[in-house]
Amino acid sequence: MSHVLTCTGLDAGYTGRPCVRGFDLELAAGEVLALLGPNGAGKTTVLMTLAGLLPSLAGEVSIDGHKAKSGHARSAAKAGLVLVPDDRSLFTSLTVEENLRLSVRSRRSWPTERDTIVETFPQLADRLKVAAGALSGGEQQMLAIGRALVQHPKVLLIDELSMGLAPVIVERLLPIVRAVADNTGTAVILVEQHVQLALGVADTAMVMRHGNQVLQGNASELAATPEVIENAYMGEAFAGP
Ligand SMILES: Nc1ncnc2c1ncn2[C@@H]1O[C@H](COP(=O)(O)OP(=O)(O)OP(=O)(O)O)[C@@H](O)[C@H]1O
Repeated sequence: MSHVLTCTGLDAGYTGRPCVRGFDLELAAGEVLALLGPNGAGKTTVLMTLAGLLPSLAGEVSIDGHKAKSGHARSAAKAGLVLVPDDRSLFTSLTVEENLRLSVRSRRSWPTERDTIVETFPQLADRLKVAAGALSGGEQQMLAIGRALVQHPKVLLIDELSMGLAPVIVERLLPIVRAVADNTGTAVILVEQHVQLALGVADTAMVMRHGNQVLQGNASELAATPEVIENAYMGEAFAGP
C-alpha cells in the first residue's frame, strides 16, 4: 500500500536537543491515527515538526513519496500537511468568512469552498458574518478545522481537538473528522486526551511516552483493552499484577 505520510527515525525537539527519538510512522490516505500519551510525551513536538514549524534533528519525513524539507512550514503546507494547533490560532477580530477566505487558494473557488465548509459544519451557516472571537469554543474549533480543510490537506494534523471543550461537543466533532477522512481521503493525525472518544473514531492508535513510541495498534482492539493503554501511559513499572 502506498502511504501518504512516512516518517523514518525522526528525532525532534528544541534548541538541538531531541525530546522525541526515532519516531516511525506510515499513514495511508483516509486513515485516522489517534496519537496518544501523557503530558510531555512529545505529541505536539511531532505535529510541529511534521508541519515544518520545528526543524527535525534526524530522520526523514516523506509526503506522497517526496522527501519533506525540514523546518519549512510553507513547503509542508504546500505538500499537503496542515496543522490545526491546540490554540486554534484564529484571527479573532475577523469574521468566520474572512478567516476561511484567507486560507482559500483560489478566489474563484471561494463560494464552493464556503458551501462545503457550511455543509460540513452546518452550525457555522448563520455565523459567517460573526467575529471569530465571538464564537463558542466548539464553533471556534469548527472554524479552525474548516480553515484547514479549505487548504485541501493530504494529512490533517489536529492537536488537542478537545482543548477547552465539553466532552459533549467533542463527541459531536470527532465523527465529523471521521467523515472528512472517509469522504475526502484526507489522512488525520489526531492528538487527543479523551482516549476512548479518539479510539472510537480512529483506525489506528499510537501511544508515546517520554518521547518514545511505546504502543501501536488497531484502534478498536486497543479500545477493548484499556489496561494495555493504561500500562503504556504509566510504564511497565505500574503494570497491574
Ligand atoms: N518550546 C519548548 N522549548 C523547550 N522544550 C519544550 C518546548 N515545548 C515543549 N517542550 C518540551 O518537550 C517535551 C515534549 O512536549 P510536547 O508539548 O511535545 O508534549 P505533549 O505530548 O504534546 O504534551 P501535552 O499533552 O502536555 O501537550 C516536554 O518535555 C516539554 O517540556
